Amino acid sequence: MTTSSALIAVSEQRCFGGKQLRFKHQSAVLHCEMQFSVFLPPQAELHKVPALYWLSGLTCTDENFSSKAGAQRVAAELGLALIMPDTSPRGADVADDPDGAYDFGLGAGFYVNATEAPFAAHYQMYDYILQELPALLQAELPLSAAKAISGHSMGGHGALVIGLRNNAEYRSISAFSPICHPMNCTWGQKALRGYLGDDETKWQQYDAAYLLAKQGSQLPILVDQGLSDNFYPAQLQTDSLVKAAEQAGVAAEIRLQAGYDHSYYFIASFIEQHLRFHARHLGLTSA
Ligand SMILES: N[C@@H](CCC(=O)N[C@@H](CS)C(=O)NCC(=O)O)C(=O)O
Repeated sequence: MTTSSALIAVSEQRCFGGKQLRFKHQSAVLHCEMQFSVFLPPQAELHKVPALYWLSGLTCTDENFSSKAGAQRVAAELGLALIMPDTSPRGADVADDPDGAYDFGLGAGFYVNATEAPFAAHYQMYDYILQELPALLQAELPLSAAKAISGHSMGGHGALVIGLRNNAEYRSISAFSPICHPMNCTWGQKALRGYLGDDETKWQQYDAAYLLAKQGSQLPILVDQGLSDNFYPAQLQTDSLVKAAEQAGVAAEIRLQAGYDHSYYFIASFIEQHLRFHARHLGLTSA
């Protein structure tokens, strides 16, 4: 892998005794300039801290989670860094949905390595999240190698797929309202066909329900799904993940939350439980 250039600081704010940061850098994997946000807890001034990677959903940037989820207070208490990448490559020369739709192209990278032209030139979000960003951040920021992964909707799909396929890289996986079975819903089918082509066997490597049923998981999994979510069940298909966990004999905790929708109000309501779940598995707190 080509080495990335160094980070350029974009903004810095004091937050719960730690730092809310934004950086840009030239991504060697995505071939474009990328921005991302980081929360460093106060403990990072004394020693290296583990990190939770948060993958956002359709239409988001690195700033939706940092400004809406309210995760910093508990992350500061726990000594947990938050890494918030963007949701697609960016820039004038990056291909977008031909109709400018919100569910494909810019803001909708689906955390895959695209193989289809013209998207393959930039849309390599799987490698960006799994390899380039952690290598860069562990070299430049006070982060240990210990990582967990979480996300929302398209980002919940990304967190599950990347975590399931790379059990040795992470300590725990969680998701809010994840797209559990993208091979079987219109958001997922459009994205997987567009980025990977018509051969549906190539889609399986990016389908959490398929992967969980086939290989199980060594990692603990926590999922929250709101029952008043307008994308549930059609796009999200939480039941497919429940069935896959049963089939694989995996004790995933998959919770249906009455009255909650797809928004960041839902995420804000349960993010503390997700942070404490990850902190336990990262060894920051005892069970
Ligand atoms: N714009 C789309 C929905 C996009 C959407 O709900 N995006 C979610 C992730 S899938 C999100 O987090 N939006 C940004 C936000 O709420 O801050 C629509 O109108 O149906």
